[in-house]
Amino acid sequence: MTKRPIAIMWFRNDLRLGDNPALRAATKWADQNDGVVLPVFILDPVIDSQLGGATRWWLEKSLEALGHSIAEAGAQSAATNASLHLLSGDAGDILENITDAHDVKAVFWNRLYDRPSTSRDTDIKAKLQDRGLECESFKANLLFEPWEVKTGGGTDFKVYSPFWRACQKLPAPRQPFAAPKSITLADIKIAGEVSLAALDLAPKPFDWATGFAERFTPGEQGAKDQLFDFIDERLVDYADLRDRPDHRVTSELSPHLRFGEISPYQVWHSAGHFADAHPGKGKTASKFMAELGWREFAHHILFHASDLRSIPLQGQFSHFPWSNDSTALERWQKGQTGFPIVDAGMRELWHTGYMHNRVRMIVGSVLVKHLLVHWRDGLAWFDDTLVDACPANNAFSWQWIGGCGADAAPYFRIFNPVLQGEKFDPAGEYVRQWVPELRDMPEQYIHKPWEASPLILKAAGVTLGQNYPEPVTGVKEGRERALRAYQDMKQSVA
Ligand SMILES: Cc1cc2nc3c(=O)[nH]c(=O)nc-3n(C[C@H](O)[C@H](O)[C@H](O)COP(=O)(O)OP(=O)(O)OC[C@H]3O[C@@H](n4cnc5c(N)ncnc54)[C@H](O)[C@@H]3O)c2cc1C
Repeated sequence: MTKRPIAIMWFRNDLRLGDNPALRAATKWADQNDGVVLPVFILDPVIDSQLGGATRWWLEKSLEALGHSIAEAGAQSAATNASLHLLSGDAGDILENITDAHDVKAVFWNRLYDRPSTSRDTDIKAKLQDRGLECESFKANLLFEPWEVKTGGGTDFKVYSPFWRACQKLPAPRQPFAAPKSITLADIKIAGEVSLAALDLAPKPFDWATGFAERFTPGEQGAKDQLFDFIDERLVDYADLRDRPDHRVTSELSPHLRFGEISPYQVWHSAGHFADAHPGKGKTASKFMAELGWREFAHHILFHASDLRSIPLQGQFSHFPWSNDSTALERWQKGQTGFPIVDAGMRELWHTGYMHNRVRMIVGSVLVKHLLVHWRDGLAWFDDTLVDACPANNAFSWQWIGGCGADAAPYFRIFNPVLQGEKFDPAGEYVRQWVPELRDMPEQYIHKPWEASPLILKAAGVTLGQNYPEPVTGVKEGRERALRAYQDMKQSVA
């Protein structure tokens, strides 16, 4: 058993060895104190409450990959229990129990920014420090901390563009740290530690996530491969084609960033190197970096508005006359709205755990505007089905779509799902991929099959109302209903 003093590395949404400041501090502490590192992951109620079906699937794979990487990095320690230690329960109790039972002298972690996590961490830090432990947290998951970015008047930003300009005036994000070459691991068994299977993260009652695995490889190596592939192959076209779901141009790094398998610093500097190496291509790199800026903005907003998931930032929307149309919600969830671009997006989501950003905007708009379903219902569905479902980005984006958030799309600006489809999927290739019933529809009608003549529908093998639904609402009718509801809300709060 280990007799050397122990530094705990508490992994949470930072499931990586590279550019991990807390892990770096733990290994440094161990080197300086002739000590060892104890890497732990605790599935506590806070983390558990932030997981949906798709993110549970991702987390299991990611923990498996991290366990392998840790075992590899610790191979020189020749410790029997040299891997990631998995636990489940109250994080504070578990960390205290470990410190009671073993010679723990220090605990390190990387900071999170949602209120349940910050409250938990503050509480735990105080308790561990009372016991005389060294306890330190690090900035790792955001480029700028929420308290670093302020308006000239010292207030928090509510609008993205000035927020991002202010970020860019701050000292540039630091260079990423290399992964430790080796880690001297503690050779102990922790009371209550469990196997990965016992965390019960795998899909149930059957493996419904095979399509996820075809698209993504969770884990640090998968994240790096995805990043390099994006930088080498796709970043060059990002600014021009990022809105096109029929072109696979965006990075698809969102689930990797969600679980911290790669850090925003690694992504930021890779894009910066690309810009340096490709004079004249700075615009596309800046556009991509600005999207990382939206991620920062969403996290900052959540830090300042802890009830972002449930309370509209613009208070008047508490009086919005949402409908309780469960049939419309179900048709939307199943990709059966009769709007091809919406159905394609919802089916892509169901099969792969991912949906293109432009399509997220279209499906979101149709739900909260044409169908008048509450944005919280959309948020809940995305929370369960997206592999990148994230407390900050998801809540922020749904409030944005709902017209009630920070720097939101005004509610009265209503996407027309037909025109959006024709603009961003002009040949209908994205629709054909995910809605095979419409595969043979001519381009002219692929986004509005209900306008095709019976002859054209027959030739394409489509019978509306039978093998593909009639639209759940008229495009114009839904738009007018939404505008009336908006006016009703304005009047009720006037
Ligand atoms: C209704 C709705 C719900 C969303 N829910 C989530 C969510 O739960 N998790 C999530 O990560 N993103 C969410 N987004 C934002 C965005 O759609 C995804 O981040 C993006 O599609 C991920 O694909 P990508 O990695 O290829 O993005 P890229 O275009 O390659 O962008 C790079 C990274 O920047 C960040 N980013 C990009 N766009 C946004 C944005 N609009 N807001 C915040 N961060 C952004 C992501 O971390 C992304 O990985 C949502 C958007 C909408 C409209």
